[in-house]
Amino acid sequence: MGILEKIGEIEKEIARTQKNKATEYHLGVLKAKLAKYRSQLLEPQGKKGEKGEGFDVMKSGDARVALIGFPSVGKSTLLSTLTNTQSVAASYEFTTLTCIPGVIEYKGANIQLLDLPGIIEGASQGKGRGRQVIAVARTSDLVIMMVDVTKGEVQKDLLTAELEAVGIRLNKKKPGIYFKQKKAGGIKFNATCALTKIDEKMVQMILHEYKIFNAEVIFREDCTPDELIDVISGNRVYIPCLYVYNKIDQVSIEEVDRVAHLGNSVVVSCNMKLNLDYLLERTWQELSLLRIYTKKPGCAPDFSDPIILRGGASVEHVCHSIHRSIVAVFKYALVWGKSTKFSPQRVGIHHIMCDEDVIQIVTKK
Ligand SMILES: Nc1nc2c(ncn2[C@@H]2O[C@H](COP(=O)(O)OP(=O)(O)OP(=O)(O)O)[C@@H](O)[C@H]2O)c(=O)[nH]1
Ligand SMILES: [K+]
Ligand SMILES: [Mg+2]
Repeated sequence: MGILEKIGEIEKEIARTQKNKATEYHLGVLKAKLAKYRSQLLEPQGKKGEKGEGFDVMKSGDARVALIGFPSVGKSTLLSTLTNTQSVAASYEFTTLTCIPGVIEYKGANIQLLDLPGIIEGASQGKGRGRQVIAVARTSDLVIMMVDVTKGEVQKDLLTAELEAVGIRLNKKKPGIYFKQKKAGGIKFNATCALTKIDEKMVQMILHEYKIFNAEVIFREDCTPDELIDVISGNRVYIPCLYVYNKIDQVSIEEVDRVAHLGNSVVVSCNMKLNLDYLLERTWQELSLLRIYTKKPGCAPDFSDPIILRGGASVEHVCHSIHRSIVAVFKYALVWGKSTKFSPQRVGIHHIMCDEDVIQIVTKK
């Protein structure tokens, strides 16, 4: 039996197994098996050219956004509208066959936007160019999942399932489970909170499915068996996702209003350039980028050319992006802005910055 058939068999067995107390261990083991086979599917096949030409686009700029969607939802139209790059758009499906990068310039940041071929159900198992597209999605800082508003939410659910199947978790945070494999000592299990979805026995069974007999496992949250499997598998990526409903020029205002109120959704019309400013603003927010303005002593801050950093960046990150050598001679910094109680405030190298902070770095002589 090939891996695909094995996956199919297990999926069927999970579907026909009733969920209750008596079957929950069995289901946990089945899910672990499924995760194992799926990860085998993702391993490189060894054949040259498998990756697909044109998909290895260099990362550039301050962040990377991947456009994922069914064929002909308007991905290329969006890229051509928001960037200086033209990507052919047409009414037939699979117009785009490779990865086309463009650059969005927004608030002083360069955001790389990747137009990709449309993907279809079964993409995660290698249908169409699904696997290459998904590999690119894994490397992105944000997924824009584009849906044709006239086709309904089924597109969104199908695509989310395809990405889930290959370990991409959208709008989810890493499970609070500490897991470390050991050489000996058996399985040490602990929980710092009450567990309602899993117990020690199931943890053992899932670990055994992975042939892990020595490990330390600490649950810090009330996690599920699926989340434990994610942590053991280790190759999961957690990426924010915006659901962009395109072609709102084709539906009623009531429908537009309904869709606009769904979670993480943005409604647009690429053809008619409707609401694209809001899409850019939401993209910026999801990427949680920071603009840091530098200031020299006795001079006004330089508001023309911000340093762009990731949310959570510290003074140390600021130093590095100015010059590698600065950290060695860093004495303290003066910061004006939202990250401080008063302005300016004298801070150390580990101080966490906020968007639009102004910084002056003082070095040892
Ligand atoms: N009515 C309407 N049509 C649109 C809109 N945006 C794009 N289209 C049309 O939808 C069709 C497909 O657009 P593309 O940009 O090629 O779609 P795609 O998602 O890149 O398609 P593939 O590359 O084939 O996956 C074209 O005929 C576009 O003109 C929109 O906002 N409204
Ligand atoms: K198309
Ligand atoms: Mg296209």
